[in-house]
Amino acid sequence: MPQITFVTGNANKLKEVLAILSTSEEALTQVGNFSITNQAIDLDEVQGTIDEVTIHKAKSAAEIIGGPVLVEDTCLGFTAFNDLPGPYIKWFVKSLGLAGIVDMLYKFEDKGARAITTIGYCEGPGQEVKLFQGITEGKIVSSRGPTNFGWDSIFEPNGYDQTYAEMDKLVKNGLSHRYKALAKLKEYLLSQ
Ligand SMILES: O=c1nc[nH]c2c1ncn2[C@H]1C[C@H](O)[C@@H](COP(=O)(O)OP(=O)(O)OP(=O)(O)O)O1
Ligand SMILES: [Mg+2]
Repeated sequence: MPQITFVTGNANKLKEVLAILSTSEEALTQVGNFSITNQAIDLDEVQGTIDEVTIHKAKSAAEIIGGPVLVEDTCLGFTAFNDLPGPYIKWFVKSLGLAGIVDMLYKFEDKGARAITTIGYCEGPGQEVKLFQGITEGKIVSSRGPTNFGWDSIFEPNGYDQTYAEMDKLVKNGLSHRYKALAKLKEYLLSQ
């Protein structure tokens, strides 16, 4: 059975990906003819568009692993900021904290935000990268719920009165940006 390595340095991401793909949290899962395992490597991230960042991550991962890989890059962008910080949200969370990010939007009436996961699949070194993207729209609110996963506690998806952090994991994993991107990946892998 062909093996694909999902490369990420983020344990929470891995947990969600495995839960969404397999409905169990085992360290190994199977989609169609493929078995998916994991390696925790922090890949270099370039500046650029969402697609460029993901393509670069996938290509570097394929070089390091020497075989088929999956990577994902997750963005959070604000409507009032023309979709920035986008791929740079990680550095904003690190430097400003969640309260700092909420404050950035203080003078804007529009608190709209989009969470975007872009998955990159690369079959090996030098191969093209296929992209699968999922988007969930919502708004930025003052932090509510556990703060152990990124910006989960300040993002409230449209149509819900809970933040991602307050939701039952099954609920988040049934509507999230990551879920939508993985649904597209799954469809592709099942067709192979
Ligand atoms: O569902 C999510 N809910 C809340 N926060 C999230 C989510 N998914 C990613 N995040 C955070 C982690 C990081 O601060 C940034 C994405 O950056 P991103 O480069 O994609 O993730 P990362 O560097 O942690 O792991 P990786 O090794 O896969 O690149 O947003
Ligand atoms: Mg990263």
